[in-house]
Amino acid sequence: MTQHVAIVGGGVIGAATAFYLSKQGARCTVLEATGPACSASGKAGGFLALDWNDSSPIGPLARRSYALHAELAQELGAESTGYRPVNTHSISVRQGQAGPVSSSGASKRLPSLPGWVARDHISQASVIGTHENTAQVHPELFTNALLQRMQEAGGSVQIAAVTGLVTEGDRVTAVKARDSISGEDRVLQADAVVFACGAWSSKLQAWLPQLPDISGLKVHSIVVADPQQRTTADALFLAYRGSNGKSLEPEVYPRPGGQVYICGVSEDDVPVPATAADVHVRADAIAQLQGIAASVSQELGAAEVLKEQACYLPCSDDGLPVIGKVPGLDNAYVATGHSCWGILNAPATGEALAELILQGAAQSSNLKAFDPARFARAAKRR
Ligand SMILES: Cc1cc2nc3c(=O)[nH]c(=O)nc-3n(C[C@H](O)[C@H](O)[C@H](O)COP(=O)(O)OP(=O)(O)OC[C@H]3O[C@@H](n4cnc5c(N)ncnc54)[C@H](O)[C@@H]3O)c2cc1C
Repeated sequence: MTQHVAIVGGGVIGAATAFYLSKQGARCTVLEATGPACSASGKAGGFLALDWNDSSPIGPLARRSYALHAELAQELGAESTGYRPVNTHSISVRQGQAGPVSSSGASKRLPSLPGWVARDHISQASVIGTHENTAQVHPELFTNALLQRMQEAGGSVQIAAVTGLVTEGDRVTAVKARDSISGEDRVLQADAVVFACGAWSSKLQAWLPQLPDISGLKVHSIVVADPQQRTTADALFLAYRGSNGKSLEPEVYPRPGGQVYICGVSEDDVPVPATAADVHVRADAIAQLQGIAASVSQELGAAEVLKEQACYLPCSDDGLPVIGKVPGLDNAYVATGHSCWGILNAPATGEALAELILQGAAQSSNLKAFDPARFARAAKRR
């Protein structure tokens, strides 16, 4: 019999889980409170690295995911996901207004840097990734492409906030949800439930107290236009010193089709609001990001700003993702806490979780280090 799985959260983790569940034969309903890819999954950079996590327990998950991204670009179309390999540079830059970079002399200094990057305020540059081990996707396109394929396979997306569960013993039989448009309450029967609520995961503790704590770090980003498409497939990791002496680590990602994404101004201790629709964008953070753009390239500093945005990075207490069975429930699962690598790690997370739900064990990745029960075990030991 076809299993019906309810997935709570339409970010990249929920979308990838729904995609692999439907590929493995389940029928999926994604319940998303605000809109697909409305938060971190639509506002992230989309940078992917094969081996940058090798010294961490997420190393194998990242390697599997990196390979799956290349496969998905074939399956869904590189244009639908924004996938392309990139060269990646680390540069030290101080705040300042860059001059024009049209003269050939610009590229004589720091020759590894692409021609569109002004050298005026850069003191050091090195190549830290190549087409062999770094790539990018467009996170919003990628998330939506996964959801679309899941819907083509018979699944659906409902714009509704999940507000509780119906259980019989240690089994979930249904989820309670409130339609975000009409405000109507409904109950949706399900054979299994997956919670993929990103930085909102802790809010579910009101009715699912065994979920571990997940905090949210607020980060701002902008997308600027590059209509002449002067930028190239090069990602920049900056060590940036502002004129006030403060250091930041912004990232600059040109995207196919004439857009450049810039992020890296975070705000500490800002509570996660009720929904993604309530996230407030600060004008001073946006101005700071434009200043960073201007230090890298005169054109980027003056470019039309297409998007001013902020979102929350979902972080667990030990810095590792939380993927697996919800403690105390037989058919409820959680996938969250992917921190700054959620776009990279979504495919392998979704693939392994789908196996765990439908076959009883994850085959493609070892999820042991990410077991949600580890927090309860650690608390007991204290
Ligand atoms: C500025 C920035 C840059 C980043 N850059 C990169 C990068 O380059 N590479 C990379 O790999 N990662 C990157 N990340 C990390 C990545 O964006 C996240 O790890 C990932 O998007 C998390 O996805 P998610 O699906 O868990 O959460 P989210 O995208 O937050 O999605 C959770 C969804 O759940 C919904 N929801 C919450 N509660 C409910 C409920 N009760 N009912 C229904 N729906 C609900 C929310 O509305 C939301 O849409 C970046 C993050 C930030 C902030």
